Amino acid sequence: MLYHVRMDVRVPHDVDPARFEALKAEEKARAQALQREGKWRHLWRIVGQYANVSVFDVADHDELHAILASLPLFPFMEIAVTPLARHPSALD
Ligand SMILES: O=C(O)CC1=CCC(=O)O1
Repeated sequence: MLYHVRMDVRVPHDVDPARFEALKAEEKARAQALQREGKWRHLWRIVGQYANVSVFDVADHDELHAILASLPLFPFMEIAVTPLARHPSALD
């Protein structure tokens, strides 16, 4: 199943900058591993915002939830998920 996911990162004002940089590096490694596995199909920055839109290709809601909850920045993100269905006019 395909899912459109928007992630807005909310950086706490009192977070230790070094800890947050480490979490960002861990997030990048995890995101790139999931892209290599074919589960994180698209990852785009929303211009001017600390946010992204992504497309995940996973088995079901439970797998998506497990992936999102495993992300190092999960505690600092607001996440909106939209399940996608095939559009009848789509060519591919
Ligand atoms: O910077 C973001 O949008 C949060 C994020 C998701 C994957 C990643 O590497 O950073």
